[in-house]
Amino acid sequence: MKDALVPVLVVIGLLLLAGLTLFLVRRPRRGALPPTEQPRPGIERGEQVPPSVITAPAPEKAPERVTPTKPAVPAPAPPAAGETAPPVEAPPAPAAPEIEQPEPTAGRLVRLRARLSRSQNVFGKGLLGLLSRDHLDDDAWDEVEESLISADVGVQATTEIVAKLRERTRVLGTRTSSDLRTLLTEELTEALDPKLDRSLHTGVVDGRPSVILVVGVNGAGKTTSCGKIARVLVADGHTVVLGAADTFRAAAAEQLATWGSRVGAQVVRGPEGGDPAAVAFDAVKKGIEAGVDTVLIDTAGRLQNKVGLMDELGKIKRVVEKHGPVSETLLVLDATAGQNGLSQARVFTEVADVTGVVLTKLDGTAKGGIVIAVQRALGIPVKLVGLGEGPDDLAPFDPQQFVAALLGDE
Ligand SMILES: Nc1nc2c(ncn2[C@@H]2O[C@H](COP(=O)(O)OP(=O)(O)OP(=O)(O)O)[C@@H](O)[C@H]2O)c(=O)[nH]1
Repeated sequence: MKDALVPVLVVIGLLLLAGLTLFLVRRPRRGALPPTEQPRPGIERGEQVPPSVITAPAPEKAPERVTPTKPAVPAPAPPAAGETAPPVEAPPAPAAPEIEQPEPTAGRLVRLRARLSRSQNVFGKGLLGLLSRDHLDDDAWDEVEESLISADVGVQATTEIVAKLRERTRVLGTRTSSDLRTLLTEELTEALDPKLDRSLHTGVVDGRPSVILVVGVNGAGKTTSCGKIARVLVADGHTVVLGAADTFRAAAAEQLATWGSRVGAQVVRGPEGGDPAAVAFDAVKKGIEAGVDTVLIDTAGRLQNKVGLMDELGKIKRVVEKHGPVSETLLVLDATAGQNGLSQARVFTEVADVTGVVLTKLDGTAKGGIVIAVQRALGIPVKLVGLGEGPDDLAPFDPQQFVAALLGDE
């Protein structure tokens, strides 16, 4: 009887052991989470997916007692009920852009005078060298003339300048280098018509902000100049709203938004390809609401043909003038474009009432005389000059400072 009980007890013992093992293996550990169902391709969309395409769920953290063949991937899991969540580190909030306060613009041209080094070679070294020759015969004067024309001064202005220089050097007789510098300074300054009004028409007029339209051919540096003019205005104590009415080029609005954010100027933009006049209108509206003193509007002004340009700029002007008159239209010109730039410029002056010129890229040319040619050809003052790609490389134009910079140091 006793012998008969032994196998029965062994069987019962084995069954108990097996049961206990099963219980321990299947029991979830305290704190462990149920495995997260991984999305399987096709299944969520109710498609029939061949078994080979169904990806296996990602390996869950296995119970410690089960030795995994591969190291388990520790998945970040929310804590189980009752557990305190570890402090979550919030991503750092994007730092508010630092508002820059550019230096007032007085003396910028003097600070940037070295940027005219290429033109200085022609005017300072070249012309002064020619004029200091002992005998100024016809050949020497021809050379003076050629130098001025090659510096883009223009034929008419060159003829006048040379005629005056000839007369004055003859009267002067013997010439010291300082006499010659004075002579040349006076004649070049005179050719730049120092009496012209070069101030920007800014500030509140009849309770509304002034409106400045910025026009010009693509690539002349129009959008960049708009951004720099905003800085010039802020630097000199004005408050500005920018209108990105160049809806033709998406990047232009983006560019302007960046310029604006750096000096705390709001930028009004529209959808790409949208109506530029609508953006211009909204910009002025925003300027009135925000109580700023100047609204600066960048336009696309693409020069496909004169009629198209006239239509676009005309519409912008008409729509903006529902708020009040446009105070100023600035034409942006590339100094390196020479005579070709001048004929493009004429088209703009014919379709828009241009009141001032912004001459960019003077740092990139030896032909600083273009300033004289532009003013003469268009009859419009150069108000600002671009002397580099830096944000504050745009200077109010001053004929005396400019000529002094052209002639270089004594
Ligand atoms: N060296 C130099 N580069 C300048 C100056 N002004 C503008 N630029 C550069 O000229 C290039 C063209 O400038 P943009 O402002 O994009 O020209 P844009 O006329 O607005 O062109 P669109 O928006 O296509 O009409 C940029 O690389 C500017 O940095 C300047 O005074 N000197």
